[in-house]
Amino acid sequence: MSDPLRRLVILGGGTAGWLTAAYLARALPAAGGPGWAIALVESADVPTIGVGEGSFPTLRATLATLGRSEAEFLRAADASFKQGVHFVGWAGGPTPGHAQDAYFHPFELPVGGDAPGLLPFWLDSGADEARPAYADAVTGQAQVVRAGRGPKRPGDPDWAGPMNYAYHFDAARLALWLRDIATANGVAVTEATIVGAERGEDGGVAALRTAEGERIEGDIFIDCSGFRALLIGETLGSPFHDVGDVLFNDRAVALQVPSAADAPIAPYTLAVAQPGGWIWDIGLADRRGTGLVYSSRHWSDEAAAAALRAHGGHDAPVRQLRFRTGYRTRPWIANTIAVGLAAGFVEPLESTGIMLVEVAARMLAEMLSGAEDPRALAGAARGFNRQMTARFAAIVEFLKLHYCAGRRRDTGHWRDHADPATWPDGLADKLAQWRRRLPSRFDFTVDYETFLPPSWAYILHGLGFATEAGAGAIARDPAAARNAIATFARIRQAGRQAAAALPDHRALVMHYRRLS
Ligand SMILES: Cc1cc2nc3c(=O)[nH]c(=O)nc-3n(C[C@H](O)[C@H](O)[C@H](O)COP(=O)(O)OP(=O)(O)OC[C@H]3O[C@@H](n4cnc5c(N)ncnc54)[C@H](O)[C@@H]3O)c2cc1C
Repeated sequence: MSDPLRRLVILGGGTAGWLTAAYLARALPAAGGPGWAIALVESADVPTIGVGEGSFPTLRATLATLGRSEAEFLRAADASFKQGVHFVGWAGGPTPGHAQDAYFHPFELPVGGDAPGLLPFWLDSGADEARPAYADAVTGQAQVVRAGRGPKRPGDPDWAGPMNYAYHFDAARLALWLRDIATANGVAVTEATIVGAERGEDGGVAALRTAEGERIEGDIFIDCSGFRALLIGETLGSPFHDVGDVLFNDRAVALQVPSAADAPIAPYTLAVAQPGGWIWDIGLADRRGTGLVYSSRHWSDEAAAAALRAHGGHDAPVRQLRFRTGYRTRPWIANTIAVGLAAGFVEPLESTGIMLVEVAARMLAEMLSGAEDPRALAGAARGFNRQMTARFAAIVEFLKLHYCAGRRRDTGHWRDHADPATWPDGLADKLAQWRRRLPSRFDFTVDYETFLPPSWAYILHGLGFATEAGAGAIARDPAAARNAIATFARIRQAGRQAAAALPDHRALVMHYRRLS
């Protein structure tokens, strides 16, 4: 008699492996279908990547499904709150509303949602220096982060607050917390180093082979083995679509910088442009996680390490990481699915790595629950592959936008980014049109987008993208213009009130730390 439980084996105990395990252990039983026995294989001899400390607002909804409190998560992962990304030095000169080269990409949508609404009137409202920054004009969140405030009050419900938010955290501690949840929900852990895999008759994987000569069989395998991609790449040969000719950065150095117990914690990720890359700076309660992502074609390891140390004011040895930018065109082959770095990687400019793990876990929870029949399994694989590759391609365009919608051209790195020959066709098509007209929903296949039109507008107009769109909007529709002006005033006022009512970010983080 066949075993009624289907065996799902996850290879890899990094953030991808443990998040997928914790999510599926709760979501698969809830989705119905066959029962699942989930096992995760991890090896103390193969380190995790150990970075990946900024997240996307979707993480709140994902963590909320795990059945633990937000306070427990914040304490366990040493987390703080993130309300967007503050970019410095990307535009090549002063940006609209600023005397310096700086702009903010908030997580809050513009007031009025994602319709262009206020944008034409902002564009038509005078010279760059005479109007507030676009993000300041359309949401109060920029005022909240400038005041150093958190996105919620201590009494607000878990996973929600007046401002949209994500988190910063300690990657190793997050993985341990997720491990605890997964094992409490029945995930079995095997400590073993995998040296190879046996192919199955269906063209997928039949079993993993351990260094001790044991076999680990499964019905479904999830490859979370990191950049090595032991199953999807080495065993099954899924093609890797390299986009290093679009996004040049292929290395990073990382450095943790201790913080004083009373130092303010920035409620956003800081992204500071450099001659050959950019620095991330993430604030936690006891330290800042900093790193510099750069292109080895344009900058030396020594220059990158020196720039990072100078930024942090900290002279410790840096950690070096190398990566290939791109993604598997078939992340799901037969019974084997890649999640996390095994599926692909693009530079962490907008924290999309863990978000894509969340997306994959959500899709798997639904697709696997109906996939006992081989025809359904093959259909699920095609759907998953279509979705994930389209998502990666859309993210590549959005990240490239950060480099080419501004005017920075001072080094080879920035000049090469500005060269239209390095732009994906879809992005070149969009920018050509947006120099004349406003972005529209029809420019996007919204189901595949991580970043909806408002995010594109925050980057474009944060950078001071040169466009004729919006010209004459006020004269064409004076009544709508008066409404827009009144709305801008209300947003400013609401932002001031929110900044006054919300708690200091460090005080909020420490409040949650004290809760058990
Ligand atoms: C420089 C950099 C910065 C980043 N910043 C961000 C960010 O800010 N936000 C974000 O969302 N993402 C970020 N990412 C991406 C993020 O780190 C990853 O998406 C996330 O950590 C998931 O990694 P992973 O679990 O796929 O891989 P890993 O952490 O590499 O884990 C791989 C696991 O597989 C196991 N394994 C491998 N081979 C074997 C074997 N042979 N036998 C047994 N076990 C094995 C390892 O032991 C490990 O447990 C960043 C990545 C880089 C490179």
